[in-house]
Amino acid sequence: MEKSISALRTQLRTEIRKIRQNLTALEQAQAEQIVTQKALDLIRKRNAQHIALYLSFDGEISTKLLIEKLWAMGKKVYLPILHPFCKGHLLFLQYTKETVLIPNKFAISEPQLNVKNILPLEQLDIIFTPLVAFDKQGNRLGMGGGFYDRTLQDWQSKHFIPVGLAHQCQQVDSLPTESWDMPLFDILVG
Ligand SMILES: Nc1nc2c(c(=O)[nH]1)N(C=O)[C@@H](CNc1ccc(C(=O)N[C@@H](CCC(=O)O)C(=O)O)cc1)CN2
Ligand SMILES: Nc1ncnc2c1ncn2[C@@H]1O[C@H](COP(=O)(O)OP(=O)(O)OP(=O)(O)O)[C@@H](O)[C@H]1O
Repeated sequence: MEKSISALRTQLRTEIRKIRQNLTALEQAQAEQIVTQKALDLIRKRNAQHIALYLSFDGEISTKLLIEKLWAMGKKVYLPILHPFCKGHLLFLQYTKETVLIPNKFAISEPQLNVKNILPLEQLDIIFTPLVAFDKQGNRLGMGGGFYDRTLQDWQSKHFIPVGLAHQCQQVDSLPTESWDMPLFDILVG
């Protein structure tokens, strides 16, 4: 019998996560340089001020350099936190040099919840998303929690654009998609 879409997605996640974790420090650093430049070009072109990023883990392309540059440019940076009671949803909180970070249940650092620091989704200009795999059509496969799927639902009718950041090794010919998957505006590859 053919494998279900869900089983194919799980298998692909496991395979690509392993490849991504095995990238060398040099490969990681080179990819970060390239993606940072591409992201800065896009931010300039769209005159974006409010930019959502993420703190990398599991071999994800690092966002450290980009965040430092955005701070230096006076741009506002936001990070996702797991919603405290709305399961499967994210909130975006401002991230500054002073922000206290605490590990969430996946051991990913996130800003401590403080309602004063929440930015409504409508006020973000660009949401840079992590991803596990992507294809040429702009489809995105994430870690499997559906967090970004929910956040990006119907993004075409909203102000922000979702842009994936990825290593070349995360590209596949064609992702097995589900009805709720939202193709991204663009994917910057390092
Ligand atoms: N850097 C980063 N931050 C992010 C995401 C991401 O993909 N990358 N997310 C994007 O959505 C959200 C977190 N989603 C995640 C979903 C699953 C696992 C994970 O490690 N799952 C384990 C099982 C963990 C468990 O249940 O204990 C696994 O699959 O091995 C991690 C993060 C929000 N923040
Ligand atoms: N827009 C949505 N509304 C309700 N449920 C959703 C939505 N999107 C995804 N889900 C649910 O979330 C679960 C995980 O989805 P999926 O496997 O596509 O996650 P993912 O894209 O890999 O993860 P993430 O977006 O967190 O990186 C699915 O079982 C699905 O039922």
